[in-house]
Amino acid sequence: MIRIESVQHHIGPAPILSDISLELPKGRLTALIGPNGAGKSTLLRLVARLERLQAGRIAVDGQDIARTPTETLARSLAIMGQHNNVASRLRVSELVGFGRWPHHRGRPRAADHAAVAAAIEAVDLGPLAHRFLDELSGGQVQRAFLAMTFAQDTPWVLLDEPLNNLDMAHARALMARLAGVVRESGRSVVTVVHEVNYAAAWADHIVAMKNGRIFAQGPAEQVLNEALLSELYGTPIEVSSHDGRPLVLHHHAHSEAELMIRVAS
Ligand SMILES: Nc1ncnc2c1ncn2[C@@H]1O[C@H](COP(=O)(O)OP(=O)(O)OP(=O)(O)O)[C@@H](O)[C@H]1O
Repeated sequence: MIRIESVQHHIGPAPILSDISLELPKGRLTALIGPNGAGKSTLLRLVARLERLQAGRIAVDGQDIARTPTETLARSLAIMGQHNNVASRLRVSELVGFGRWPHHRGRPRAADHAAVAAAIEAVDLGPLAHRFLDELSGGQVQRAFLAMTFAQDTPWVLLDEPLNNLDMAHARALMARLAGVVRESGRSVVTVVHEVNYAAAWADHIVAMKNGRIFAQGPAEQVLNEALLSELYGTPIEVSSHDGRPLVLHHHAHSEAELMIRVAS
């Protein structure tokens, strides 16, 4: 389990996260949802120690991250953030190879090469493994970063908007793969998802954030209801069901003026 206790975060005087206490369940696919600016990325970055913890405590499987050596943390947790600056003169296979670093520390063995090849194959980039990143499309770059994260082969995988740029087939394949990894290997995945139906179809557990606070948490069928989602996003949302899972509908025609009033309120 990842245990987050009384975490607060400020940037200058601005409160970004206020008094977050939360348990992320082990062996589950957790979707982190909520409107833009809610603090989802900041929370993931604090857990992965990419941001300095200002107040509170975070423990990953009982290890306080403030006292865990980097190489130990890198073997228990991998994060894929939002990569705005891509080192473009890097080949796909080299990028994915970085994921193995915590395992071999500069001396890759056959098992590391095999793990890299398998991770590249799993995101459907086999034929592009030798391409430079700046010779790929946005979705292909995203898949290369996903492969690097998977190659790290950690019990915890944190993903910040992994569906960015992915077409419908690759998005669906990724969610199915995440659910499969959780089910078959007992690994734990925490992923930020904007398109709520991907969470509705595949996530076991939902954490909803708004204004730097936890707004709701629980099983998908409990959290993804009309009243809660409409309030979370400040826009009218209907929830139906499909295959026994919630199906979120927001395509009903409303005027632009009406929608903007609700977002602002
Ligand atoms: N460097 C920064 N300086 C000032 N404010 C920042 C900075 N980085 C983030 N913020 C603010 O922190 C808040 C939380 O941002 P964060 O990226 O964690 O939200 P998010 O829920 O991941 O949003 P999104 O869905 O848009 O990615 C936002 O209001 C954002 O404007």
